[in-house]
Amino acid sequence: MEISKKLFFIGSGNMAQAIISGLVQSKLVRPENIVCNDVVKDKLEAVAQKFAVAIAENKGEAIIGSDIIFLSVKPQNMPQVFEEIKHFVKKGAIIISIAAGITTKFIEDSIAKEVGVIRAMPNTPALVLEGTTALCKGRYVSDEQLIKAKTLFEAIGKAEILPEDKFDVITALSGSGPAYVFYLCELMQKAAEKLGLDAATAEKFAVQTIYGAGKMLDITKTPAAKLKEIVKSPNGTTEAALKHFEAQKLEEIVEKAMSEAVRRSKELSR
Ligand SMILES: NC(=O)C1=CN([C@@H]2O[C@H](COP(=O)(O)OP(=O)(O)OC[C@H]3O[C@@H](n4cnc5c(N)ncnc54)[C@H](OP(=O)(O)O)[C@@H]3O)[C@@H](O)[C@H]2O)C=CC1
Ligand SMILES: O=C(O)[C@@H]1CCC=N1
Repeated sequence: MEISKKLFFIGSGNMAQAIISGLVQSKLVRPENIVCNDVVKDKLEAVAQKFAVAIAENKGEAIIGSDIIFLSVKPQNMPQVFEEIKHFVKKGAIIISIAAGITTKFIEDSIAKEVGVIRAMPNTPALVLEGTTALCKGRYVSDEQLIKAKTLFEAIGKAEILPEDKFDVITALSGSGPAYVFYLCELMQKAAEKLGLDAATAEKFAVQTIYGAGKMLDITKTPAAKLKEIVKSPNGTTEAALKHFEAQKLEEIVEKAMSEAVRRSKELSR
């Protein structure tokens, strides 16, 4: 399936590029129907080279020709973007914001028009069509429009509609989550190197282990706790390692880390 809607990305950084790459690979959107804007000119040129998308330095002109406006700048830059675009955005326009913490109400109030605001929390695995996205809608979006937006994110992974008051937790879980897994991978590699493996072997085995474990979770639909037990032989090597994690209270560390992410999401919230 292909859609002919024109998408305009304001902010063409890491997350926007993951979404664009996913959409182009999935063939849902043709690159010529995507326009990118960014304050960093080099980044804009690199994006155009990489994905064969169009670029626009003038936000106003690009908004006029687009069906969906993606807001993909950092939360701190959102108020400036509202100032730049509010006179060009027409009543009834559709805006999809992926910014952590920024509420649909804040966007509606800042644009000061009846604009359709969809808030999404995607994650970077969208780059390989394995993203996880939560979506919710503002006051001026119909259920049908929200479902259409969901289709866009389903082309780059899994997507689900959730209440907006769950977005801080979702941001801490799936938005930031890939970084926790990459961190674990990095630590496993480092430990294996210290224990005697060369860097290339440590990387290859750590990466395939995390990929295989993720695929097992997905395919077997067996809870993580059960899969963990299957690896753990009585009085074996896994038990020895897991006992150390438990003694060091890894559960509390993870809970505290994720509550720090929730706290920051609320702090960014407007
Ligand atoms: N990275 C991730 O994994 C995820 C990110 N998000 C959300 O996505 C958004 C973008 O994050 P990310 O892609 O990581 O950030 P990046 O910094 O990689 O990209 C944002 C880009 O927007 C540019 N920018 C700043 N102000 C403007 C402006 N007024 N007009 C146009 N472009 C502007 C930035 O330039 P400069 O660097 O000079 O400021 C930067 O190039 C954030 O709100 C974040 O919360 C959501 C889910 C996951
Ligand atoms: O770190 C952040 O603030 C953004 C939101 C979720 C992932 N990256």
